[in-house]
Amino acid sequence: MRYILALDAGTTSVRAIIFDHDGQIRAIAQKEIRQIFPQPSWVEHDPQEIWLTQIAVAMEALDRAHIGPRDVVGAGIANQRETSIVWDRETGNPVYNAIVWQDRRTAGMCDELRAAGHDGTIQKLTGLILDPYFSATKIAWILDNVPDARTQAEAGKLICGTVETWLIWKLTSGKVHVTDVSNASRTMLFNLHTGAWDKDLLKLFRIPESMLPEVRSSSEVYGAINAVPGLAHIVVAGAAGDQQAALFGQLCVQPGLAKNTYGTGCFLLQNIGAKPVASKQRLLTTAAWKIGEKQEFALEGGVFIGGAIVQWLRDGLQLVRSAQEADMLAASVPDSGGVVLVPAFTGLGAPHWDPYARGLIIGLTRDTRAAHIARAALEGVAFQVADLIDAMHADTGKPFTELRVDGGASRSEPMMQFQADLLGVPVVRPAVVETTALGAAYFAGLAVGFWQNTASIAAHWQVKRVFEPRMPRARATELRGCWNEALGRAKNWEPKEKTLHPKKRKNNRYEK
Ligand SMILES: Nc1ncnc2c1ncn2[C@@H]1O[C@H](COP(=O)(O)OP(=O)(O)O)[C@@H](O)[C@H]1O
Ligand SMILES: O=P(O)(O)OC[C@H](O)CO
Repeated sequence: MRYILALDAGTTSVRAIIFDHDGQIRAIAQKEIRQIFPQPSWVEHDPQEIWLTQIAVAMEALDRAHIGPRDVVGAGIANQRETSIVWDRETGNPVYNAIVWQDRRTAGMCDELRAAGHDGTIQKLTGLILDPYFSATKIAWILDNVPDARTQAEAGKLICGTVETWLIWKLTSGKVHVTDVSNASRTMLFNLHTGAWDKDLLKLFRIPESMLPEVRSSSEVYGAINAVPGLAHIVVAGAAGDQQAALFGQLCVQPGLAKNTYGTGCFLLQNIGAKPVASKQRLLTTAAWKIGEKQEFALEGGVFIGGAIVQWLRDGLQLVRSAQEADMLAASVPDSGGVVLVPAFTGLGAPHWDPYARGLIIGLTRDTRAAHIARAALEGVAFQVADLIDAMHADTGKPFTELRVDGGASRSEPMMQFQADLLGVPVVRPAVVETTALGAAYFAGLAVGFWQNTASIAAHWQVKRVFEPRMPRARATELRGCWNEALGRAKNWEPKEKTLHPKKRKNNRYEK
């Protein structure tokens, strides 16, 4: 029997999963990684910790499956996207922590770019909305703020990448510096129409092209692992951003098919086929994947706090000890008792795009108990997803008849039921909710001939649970009205001055 190893480097945790030929999980190992918050609204990870934890869980997964590296025909990587790392080409040492996608420190830089009128061009070229979320301003921040970094980068001594690039580079002992189209399309440096790094954007963000990885397809052999004896010779043959990987793992391979992943954040993606059609609703157009010469695109809406709100109930508020306990607490009351929680802890993503919004709990009374807050937290995630669904519906003109879901927080029964109630359509959870890893496994397996084509894996997708809507539509409309009220109050909260770029010059340096 042969297997595929999937490495899923998520925001909250890294996982390694062994899949068999039927797309079933044979073994899984997982470990949370440290979230570093050096300042309010800054979020960092330690790149060395990501690397060491990732290989530790990979070895553990092999152990648990009682197999060795020779039983593995290929490895695929799915990763948290946009999170940016800059490191020394020679020593391999990062010059700064990974700046995580949720980080808002470059909001001021984005304001300067917007004031200078660059947002329209950026959207046209990249399919993205100008926001601190994407890699470009994060890389620029490192070059501007780490002593000597810009000089070193301009001398060709520093390179950069998102998390899959970092992991492939480490796994191959610094021999392979690549990314795939789906990850490249999240940097704000990649031209969706030419399929290459865009020289004008590189100039605008002042990022030397020599730092960037080579852009490859999502399903091909990039190199063999030689840095870890326990994984030696396994070929790395697939890579994609975790959300695009989940779209593939859910077999949304025809235009019109969509999924929503409830991980740290929530990401709704719909396959739009071979053309990068622009959104009219402030959604993103993104590369879905490239297999062989076939490039496909997706429309995407993402919210920054999804399952992370449950982590905050656990670690921040210390209201519960686990995600399961949060679900039980939330399910112990029939509703939130009028409490609304807007999880804008790191601003708001699509379709609002407000980096200055902050979290809010409103509607508290003397009767409010912890259970109401827990419930409002779960509901806040579902409200954000409902806003995304509306925006996507308005963009494509096609209503959703069901919603395919996956990701860690899709295990939450109260959240999924409330989601179905709000949307008025069934929420469908497949047997494998680790679809991110499954997608990465498929990309690798297709590259090495473990699976012949997409048709040969289509039969793997199986429904496990369907949440049917139970709430009267009038009640759902009323609740969404309350949500919109609360949302309005959370917007534009953080004073702009606080997030301005530390080296902000008197004159806007992005002036045309
Ligand atoms: N039963 C559950 N109910 C609600 N949230 C959950 C549950 N299990 C996990 N989560 C949340 O899901 C997130 C982890 O999902 P995962 O798909 O592993 O995310 P990531 O890929 O971003 O690391 C965490 O934020 C966690 O709080
Ligand atoms: O870590 P996740 O699964 O929430 O995914 C993060 C996204 O890739 C950010 O764009």
